[in-house]
Amino acid sequence: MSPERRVLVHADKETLAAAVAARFVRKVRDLIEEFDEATVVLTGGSMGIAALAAINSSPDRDSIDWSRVNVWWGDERWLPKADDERNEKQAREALLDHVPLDPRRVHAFPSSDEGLDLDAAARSYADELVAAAPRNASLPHFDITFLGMGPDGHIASLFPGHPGIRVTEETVIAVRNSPKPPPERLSLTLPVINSSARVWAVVAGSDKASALGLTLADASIDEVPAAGVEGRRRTLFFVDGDAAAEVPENLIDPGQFWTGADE
Ligand SMILES: O=C1O[C@H](COP(=O)(O)O)[C@@H](O)[C@H](O)[C@H]1O
Repeated sequence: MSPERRVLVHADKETLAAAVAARFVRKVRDLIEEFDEATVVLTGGSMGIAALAAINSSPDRDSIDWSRVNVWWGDERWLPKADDERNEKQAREALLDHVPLDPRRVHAFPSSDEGLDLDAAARSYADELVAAAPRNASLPHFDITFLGMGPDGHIASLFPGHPGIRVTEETVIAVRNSPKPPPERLSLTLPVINSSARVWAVVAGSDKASALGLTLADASIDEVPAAGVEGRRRTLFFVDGDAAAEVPENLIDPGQFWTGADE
């Protein structure tokens, strides 16, 4: 495992979500203080949304200047805008609707009722990424990218055995035949995820233990897409005790409250 990857184990889902929230608030505050803005990429899924809900209920939530936060998504389910299963809708309900974001800084994926087909929607989000990139760059600078991980090791909408995990020439792909409903999705590709300064994977539950063990043993990304995740500065796996069951002892960070020079 790369030395830049760390596994931080928390007792249960609630303490895990609260720990992620506390670290997020601190880091985003610091980023805004230093750079006048912070850019985060959100995930859907059980713990991704639980982490957002924990940020929303954090006593320090309002210490962030939310008007300086840029929001993107790592993947989206191809559904109408108001569908309860859309990652965007869940994120809005858990956090985004409760904080004073600048709507111009919130970059949701297109939805299936906006008149685009799936491929055009992928191209549209790719164009949006380019438009937001600083001069001489092809992507925005992402400070923190959240990921969940499915029991099969999928991250964003990059699934085991699907060609999407190997795509390097595109920034956004249309996903068809997803093994997890809905079958059609949109996803950032692995190089885009890994362009993030920090990747924070939030993983809980015994059904994730095997995939997490394989991820940290550097399994093939075709079998376990999460094994390919590597933020430019740091990759943190925030996990609960159940998900950590197959993580070798020596990979577990002894200081779960670790604060590195750059978290
Ligand atoms: O469908 C999705 O699944 C993954 C993992 O979800 P989980 O419920 O097993 O934690 C999630 O990261 C992704 O954003 C989402 O679209």
